[in-house]
Amino acid sequence: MPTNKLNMEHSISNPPLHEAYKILLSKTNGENGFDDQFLVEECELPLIDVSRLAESGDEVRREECKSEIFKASQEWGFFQVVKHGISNGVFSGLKLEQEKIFKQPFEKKTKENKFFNFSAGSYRWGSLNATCIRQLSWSEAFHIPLTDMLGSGGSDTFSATIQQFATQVSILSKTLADILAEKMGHKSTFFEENCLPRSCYIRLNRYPPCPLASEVHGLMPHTDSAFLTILHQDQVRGLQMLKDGKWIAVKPNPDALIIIIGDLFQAWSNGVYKSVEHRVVTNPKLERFSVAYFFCPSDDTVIESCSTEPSLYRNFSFGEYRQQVREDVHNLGYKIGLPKFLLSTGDKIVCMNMYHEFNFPTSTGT
Ligand SMILES: C=C1C[C@]23C[C@@]1(O)CC[C@H]2[C@@]12CC[C@H](O)[C@@](C)(C(=O)O1)[C@H]2[C@@H]3C(=O)O
Ligand SMILES: O=C(O)CCC(=O)C(=O)O
Ligand SMILES: [Fe+2]
Repeated sequence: MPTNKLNMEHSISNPPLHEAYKILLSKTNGENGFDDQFLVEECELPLIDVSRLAESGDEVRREECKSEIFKASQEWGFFQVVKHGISNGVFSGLKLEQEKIFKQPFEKKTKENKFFNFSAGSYRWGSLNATCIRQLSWSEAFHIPLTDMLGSGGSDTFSATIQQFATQVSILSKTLADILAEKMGHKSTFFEENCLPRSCYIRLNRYPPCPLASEVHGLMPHTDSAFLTILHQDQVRGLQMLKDGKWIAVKPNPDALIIIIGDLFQAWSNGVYKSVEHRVVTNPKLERFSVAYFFCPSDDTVIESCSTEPSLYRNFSFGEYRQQVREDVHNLGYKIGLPKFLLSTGDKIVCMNMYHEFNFPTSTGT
């Protein structure tokens, strides 16, 4: 394809990140770079062979696998699973559809949601309420509520591919969630009743090459709101997680899916499972894709601690939680998340994430 045709396709499909961030970027003097961004240690996350869970004749191996999942969720909040039963064909089909949908003209992605059969607002780009460079995200995403896709009768290849992926990945999510509940002493039907495939979300992410890669995040540091996330990333590096106060680069493994414990599991387990901050750094030359499946309950599901210890967080519905995140992102430019729902012990609470410090009142009530 001639270069000018390629450039033209790019310019009509890419979101106008340069233009949107012009003012903030003009304030940089080159000293805001994440000095550590490319130097962070690369690390192998715990790697768990989940095919052992299907070995019904070998209780010892099943229990061994469950214990590894429990330990990784407590100590890391981030791990990889292999032999998960989802075939490579599903991921390659998804990648093709993902590339196709992002190549649509920008105007079409923002306006014609009907064409894609998604709710309005599914297409997101950048972080438009950012107030400083560190809050910028050099990326675009389709954040798709699965109510829009499942059982909608969509027979196009995009809908069929998403449905196939969602069906397979929802089985894995529920299996993992049930194990984590069982390890907390709860053999309940909570996930079966509240986290139906229709209440989950899929997020298709695209990170265009970024000319200011050492200054700007691909996706700013955040925790995921769901119970857990199943993430499939391509082979382009970029994902990093925070462990013991240090950023660690997650090495891509083509055979593995990444499991990320989310805010709801941290609240439900009363802090036993860790919802860990992660971010994506940009690449000056390469485009990167990922797909995240968020295992979520319906909006009216109330999240309360399953522990007999005093609760760290007040009870809240998932709808209320999502609303709070939306408001914070809108008003502040970033998500606060669980610290907003902390119950006070009488002392002033100071919560920190990598870039912000929050002070909370001494009593929040239930
Ligand atoms: C700008 C943002 C959108 C986001 C919250 C954030 O501050 C950074 C991460 C985004 C993310 C990613 C995971 C989930 O999809 C999400 C709902 C979340 O909790 O953090 C989204 C937020 C969003 O799209 O509103
Ligand atoms: O692209 C990635 O590797 C991570 C994406 C992510 O964190 C998200 O979609 O919440
Ligand atoms: Fe995330």
